[in-house]
Amino acid sequence: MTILTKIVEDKAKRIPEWKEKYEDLEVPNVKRASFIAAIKKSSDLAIIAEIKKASPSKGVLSENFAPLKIAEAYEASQVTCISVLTDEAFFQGGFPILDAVSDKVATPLLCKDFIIDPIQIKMAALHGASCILLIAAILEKEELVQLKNVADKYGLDTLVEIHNEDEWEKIKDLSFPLVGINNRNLHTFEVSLTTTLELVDAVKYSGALVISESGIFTRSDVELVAKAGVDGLLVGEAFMKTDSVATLKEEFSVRKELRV
Ligand SMILES: O=P(O)(O)OC[C@@H](O)[C@@H](O)c1c[nH]c2ccccc12
Repeated sequence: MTILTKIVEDKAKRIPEWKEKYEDLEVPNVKRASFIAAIKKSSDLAIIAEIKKASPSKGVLSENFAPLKIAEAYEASQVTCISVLTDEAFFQGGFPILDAVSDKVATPLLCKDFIIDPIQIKMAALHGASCILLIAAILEKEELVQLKNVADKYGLDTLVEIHNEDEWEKIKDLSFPLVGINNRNLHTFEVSLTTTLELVDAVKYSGALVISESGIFTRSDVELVAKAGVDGLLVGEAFMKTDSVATLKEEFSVRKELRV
């Protein structure tokens, strides 16, 4: 059994409890900061900076984890969007963190979780997200369509994540406007930026915006994926471990013209 299977199994166990808690709540019709619009509008390659206390591959990344301080530093450094881990069991995140961050900053927020049921999308909407993540590796094509429709209903954008050619084949005719290429294999934790280089052309050709996710640590990593043509980066660990968010944000900033 891989870690991804374990995470999804754990998620499935929690769904009934969440349904009971959230099913009768109404999602208020609030105006959300648009995640996709922010990525399009940015004159630099978009930087999605992540708030992640721990991960199954790396353990605890931040001993004195202070999510609101991190969120404020991200906003002050003008990152394009912020990703908030809401998985508790494996990433030590949570919906209360998303909620508190959304009260604090106006930057559009991604609810970073392993979504397998519409109730989780409702929770994302109730806790201030602008965008949800759908992971092609854990969802059937029909489920991806259904969950995307639920996100649309709540006015949330969707970032759909792929890691290989098969997953791209699964989603390519579904017209997702925002596609993440995860450089990390969620079954083995192996990370390689080559994943982005291999998939970026096909995804771009479809007209989708492309985000390179995971394993980006240096300016040369950024330039490698930038030159390959991505529209943005999703960076977790490097930001969680830096002494200066502002300096790292500067170091990772590149003009969109650098893309081919
Ligand atoms: O910390 P990194 O290597 O910069 O990675 C960030 C982000 O891409 C990673 O956290 C991630 C990508 N896809 C996910 C799906 C679920 C949980 C986490 C993730």
